[in-house]
Amino acid sequence: MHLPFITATANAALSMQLDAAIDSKTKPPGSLGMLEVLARQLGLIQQTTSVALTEPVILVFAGDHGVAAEGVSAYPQSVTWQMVENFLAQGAAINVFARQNGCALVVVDAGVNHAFGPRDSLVDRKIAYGTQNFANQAAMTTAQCAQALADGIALVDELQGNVVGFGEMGIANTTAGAALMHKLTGIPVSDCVGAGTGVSAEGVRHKQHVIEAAVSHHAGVDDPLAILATFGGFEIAMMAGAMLRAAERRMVLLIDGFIVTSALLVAARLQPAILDYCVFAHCSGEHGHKRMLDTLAARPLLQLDMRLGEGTACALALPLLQAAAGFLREMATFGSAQVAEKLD
Ligand SMILES: Cc1cc2ncn([C@H]3O[C@H](COP(=O)(O)O)[C@@H](O)[C@H]3O)c2cc1C
Ligand SMILES: O=C(O)c1cccnc1
Repeated sequence: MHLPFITATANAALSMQLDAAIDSKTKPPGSLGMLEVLARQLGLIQQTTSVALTEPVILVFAGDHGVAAEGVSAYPQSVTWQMVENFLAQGAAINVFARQNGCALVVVDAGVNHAFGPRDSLVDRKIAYGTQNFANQAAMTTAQCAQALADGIALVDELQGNVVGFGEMGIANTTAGAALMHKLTGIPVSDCVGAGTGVSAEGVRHKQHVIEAAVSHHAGVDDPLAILATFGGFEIAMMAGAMLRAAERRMVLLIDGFIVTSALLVAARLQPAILDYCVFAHCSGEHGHKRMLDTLAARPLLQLDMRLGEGTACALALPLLQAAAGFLREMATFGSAQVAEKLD
């Protein structure tokens, strides 16, 4: 299978030009903090000192998980398709936040265990009616996993803009995400699992045991794509494909919470330079997310104790990204505004 190839954004000459442009603005050097870091990153991604963000979109990938049968979520599997209907009816948190921030939303059925009637607004990329239960067998076949990656790539090929956020919906997908995290980072399962939709402390221990047993059952699965097929989900694999293609197209990638970051772990293992293109929207309240971000040396923009997914943090972080691009493009310089510079 042909996967995207991603080039690192490092460029010493442009880096110096960006620093000079940022420092020429009417503010003490460094005073816009993280926005300055973002502006520099945007410049390197777009290979210019005059960055412009166009047509931001959030892709929400939905899929069901066979491992839900192990009782690892606080909600029934039917909530996945019911929430997809809610997205289409504009009633979910992601709809509100995306609307509020002028961000388009695309909902993709990557493999929900439900037959949706024909809907103009739902993108049908259903691989199957949910994955297999990874407690007993691989979640996906190699062919299904490759198809999901390819569909994610194809979806991003159709986008017009240069900013793409990633969101997901799939009951039990914090269990898949925790398994991926453990396999790809080596961090103990107990530090990867969390409450997800709100399981009890005993429920979290049960999740841990389900994952530990599955990891022994699938001993020897160590290649990143095999790990994805064995423990991942259709929405996670499709997201990983979409992320790889978005970075190859030099788009800005907005990364949401625990599950989206677990898809990025896979993508980054395949193409480490993808990280140059990622803006981490937040640190989720899900237990393992902070450590997951640490393994990527990621600095999240927001910390609001949110733990929802759907791409909600991407929608909330978008205005910060726009502020970074906006100050670099629009702020006056000490010269143009005739403001006196720092004393020696
Ligand atoms: C009503 C509702 C809306 C959601 N929106 C996102 N999730 C989030 O919760 C799920 C993962 O948690 P777990 O692994 O515990 O099942 C995913 O669908 C995720 O997107 C939701 C969950 C629920 C119940
Ligand atoms: O961090 C997330 O994305 C998350 C956490 C819990 C449940 N759903 C999503």
